Amino acid sequence: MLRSCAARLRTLRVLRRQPGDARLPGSQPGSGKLRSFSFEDVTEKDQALPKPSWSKDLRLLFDKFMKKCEDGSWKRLPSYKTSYTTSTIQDIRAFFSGSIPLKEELMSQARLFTRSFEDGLGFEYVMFYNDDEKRVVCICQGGLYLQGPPGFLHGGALATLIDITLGTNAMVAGGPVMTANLDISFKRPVPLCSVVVINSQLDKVEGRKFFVSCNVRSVDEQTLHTEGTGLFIKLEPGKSLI
Ligand SMILES: CCCCCCCCCCCCCC(=O)SCCNC(=O)CCNC(=O)[C@H](O)C(C)(C)COP(=O)(O)OP(=O)(O)OC[C@H]1O[C@@H](n2cnc3c(N)ncnc32)[C@H](O)[C@@H]1OP(=O)(O)O
Repeated sequence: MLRSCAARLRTLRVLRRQPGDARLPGSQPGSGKLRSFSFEDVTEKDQALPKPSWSKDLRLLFDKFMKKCEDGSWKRLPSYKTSYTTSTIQDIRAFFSGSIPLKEELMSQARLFTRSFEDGLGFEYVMFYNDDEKRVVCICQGGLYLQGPPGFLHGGALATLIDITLGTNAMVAGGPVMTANLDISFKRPVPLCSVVVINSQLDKVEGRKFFVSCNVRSVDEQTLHTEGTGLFIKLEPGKSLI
């Protein structure tokens, strides 16, 4: 508990900045502009690995799932700040090539929404995939900048985590997909900075339609926070999105 509080306090250093100091992560102090990142420090760094901002619960769950990976039944999915850095994701990007509405110089600054916050203040998460069971589990911790009701995680932040978990499940099974529909039942609020487990299951595939469902539980599994279902449509190569 003390360790995780200390980690949270470390993340709070940004809260002490004066308004004029506020800047985007990775920007030059005082310049107000994004610096160009080196490929190494931002683009290629796997974000789904333990960091000082992780709570003890998140580390323990991470260790538990890494153990499950030892016999090959589960795999940890790496994750990056941009959405198209690994060769797999570059393949995905190819699907979008005719549809990307941004110029290349802006695209190079684009960041995956869920990886855009400073460590510990936004979304901290890791996903694990079990191919035989068609399951993706996301262990996640919503930070201080994701507040909705006082002291609780914003419902939209949780919906985002559900979307990426269900979307990843569909994508690992079928390749590039887009979310067509999400249906979420919020049952119990999630305390800010707490860790929850999103357990998702690929229920059905009908042609290009991937139906995925999930529940969101507390670490001790005693609290059912949320249930959700999603429909993901596999993209057709060469078919423009816009
Ligand atoms: C994203 C990848 C980046 C990687 C990053 C890593 C993170 C990974 C996680 C990513 C997570 C982040 C994810 C995000 O943030 S994705 C961003 C949010 N989503 C969107 O913006 C999607 C907008 N919609 C579309 O672009 C199109 O409508 C899509 C592509 C979805 C389908 O248009 P397309 O022209 O291709 O297909 P179609 O119209 O021929 O329809 C095909 C079939 O599907 C059925 N249908 C369609 N829509 C619906 C609906 N709403 N409810 C029920 N059914 C629906 C339709 O009836 C038909 O059925 P049938 O007649 O065949 O039976």
